[in-house]
Amino acid sequence: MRRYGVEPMLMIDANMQFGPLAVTLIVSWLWRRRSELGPLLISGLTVLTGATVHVTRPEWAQPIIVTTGVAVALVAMLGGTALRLRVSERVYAALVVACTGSWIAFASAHGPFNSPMPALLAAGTLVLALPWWVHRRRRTRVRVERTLAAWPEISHAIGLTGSRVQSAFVDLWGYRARIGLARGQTVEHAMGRIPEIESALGTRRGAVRVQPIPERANRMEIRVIETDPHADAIGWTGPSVTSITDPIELGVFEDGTPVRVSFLRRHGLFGGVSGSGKSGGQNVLLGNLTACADTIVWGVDLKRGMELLPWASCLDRIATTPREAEALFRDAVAILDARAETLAMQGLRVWEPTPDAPALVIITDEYAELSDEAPVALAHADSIARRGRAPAVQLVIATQRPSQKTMGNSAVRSQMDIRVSYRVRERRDVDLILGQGMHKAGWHADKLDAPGKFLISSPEHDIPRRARGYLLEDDTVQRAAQRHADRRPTLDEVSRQALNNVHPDEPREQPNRKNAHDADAALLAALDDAPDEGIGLADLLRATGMSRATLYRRLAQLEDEGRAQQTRRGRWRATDSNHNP
Ligand SMILES: Nc1ncnc2c1ncn2[C@@H]1O[C@H](COP(=O)(O)OP(=O)(O)OP(=O)(O)O)[C@@H](O)[C@H]1O
Repeated sequence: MRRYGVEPMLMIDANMQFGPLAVTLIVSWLWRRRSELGPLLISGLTVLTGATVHVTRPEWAQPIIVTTGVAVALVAMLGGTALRLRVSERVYAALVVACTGSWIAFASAHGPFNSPMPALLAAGTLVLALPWWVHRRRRTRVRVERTLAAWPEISHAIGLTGSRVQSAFVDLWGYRARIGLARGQTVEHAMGRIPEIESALGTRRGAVRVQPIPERANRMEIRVIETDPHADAIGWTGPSVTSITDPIELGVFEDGTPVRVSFLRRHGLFGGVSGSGKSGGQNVLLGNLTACADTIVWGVDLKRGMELLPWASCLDRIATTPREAEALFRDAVAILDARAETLAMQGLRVWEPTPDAPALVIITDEYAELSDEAPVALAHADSIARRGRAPAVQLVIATQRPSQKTMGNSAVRSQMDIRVSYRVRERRDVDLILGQGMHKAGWHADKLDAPGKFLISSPEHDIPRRARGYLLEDDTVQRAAQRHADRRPTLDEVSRQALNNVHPDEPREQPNRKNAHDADAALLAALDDAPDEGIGLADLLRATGMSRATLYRRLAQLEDEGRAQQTRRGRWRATDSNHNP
């Protein structure tokens, strides 16, 4: 972090004599080049110190060596935390201290101008100055310093006269400056002048972000993004959690820091236009939730399972028709009620998810479809949204535009604790997804310019910072689903009992049920007998009597084993070597 004062200004008087003028110009030039001249300055001070010690205290050579050793150790150990130096920078700083201290020690004993001291000094200065001169971060810092030195004029041009640069920090992706505003000035004013700020700072278009600093209304942060970490898709490298009690990593902010958000006992909303990356975001979430041994995931996908089917082997239950969706939400409410009752009886406030008592997360892709096709499901979802947090029965919904109508005039939207907005078409859609007044407060999701980019509002993220979600390619989804399928928990006794009470005549499918073997045999036979174009899922469900989730899980396993193949979406048959048309 660098503190910024007002740069000394060059005052030239028309009546100035040549001598003072020349001195002023030279001093000004030296001041502006102080960073580049740093090695020469250190070299000069080293000679001066060596000469002084040699004349006054030549016996100090040994203590100087010891002090140098201590200084080297301090730089190496504390340079990272105290000076925010990277490892390479710390090594460099320690080397400079070691060489300078050693030279002074020898010079004090042998004299700084006796051979080979001058030659050593010249060679050392050159060798150690080269990395300094070429160091990218230093050069950026100098450039930033010079740019920000012009802030008094810039602030005047953008109507923020009197505001001051308080500090600036250069990072991997650009730099950010904290600005102290003058009396009565607001961050909102600066947000409206971003194009002017970009022009004044000489950045590319779209490089400047203005962010409020929540705890101080008279401060703001200006971020200049010189290298965009979001320029390319960022591949997902695997789940960041094994428990829903840990924050899940959804992507990366513009400054390269990860977007971590806790989904524990919270509902989530993913909104944005078609193609903006909502399903991509859900995939990241699914990749993490299915890795959690204390979380059961149910899926609702009325686009006939297109988005959630690849995860079928990890979903305890999946609804792809309005009727199934209504049943699923009704059952979730039954679980919620039973858990709430259990908590009350035990005098507990919240459900703590564990592998034996998992959280239940219901992920719904394109929620708006429910209002048209399954209105009863909406009423149940409304109940879950209002009461589901404490018993850990949670909703995560994706929708293009969460208007009152598409949300079924329910309280669902207002109950969402985590709001993720991908690109929207109109400003007012920002307020629909993120909340009233958010666009005015700087949450400009209408300016997001690539799929997967989002703004997130949640208890831990309350300022608008652009992020980009990780991208899961199809084969990554397949591998993750395969890896996580074996580690899925089952519903706890309280929830199972609740389901049995809802369906007294339909005992819930148990993993060890007696006819599982017959069902499997029926599945293999149906796949064997399937025509070349494959047999549809509805026929397979009828032929096997399996639940939809079990059927998907078995089909995924058979596909992995090379025994079954999908001829096109939703149609299956045995692979050629096993096929018996
Ligand atoms: N995080 C990401 N990084 C890079 N590209 C992405 C990312 N997320 C999505 N995309 C790209 O954008 C395309 C559309 O994304 P996605 O299907 O997630 O959008 P959507 O909002 O769910 O659309 P729809 O509402 O039509 O389902 C994807 O095929 C993918 O190529």
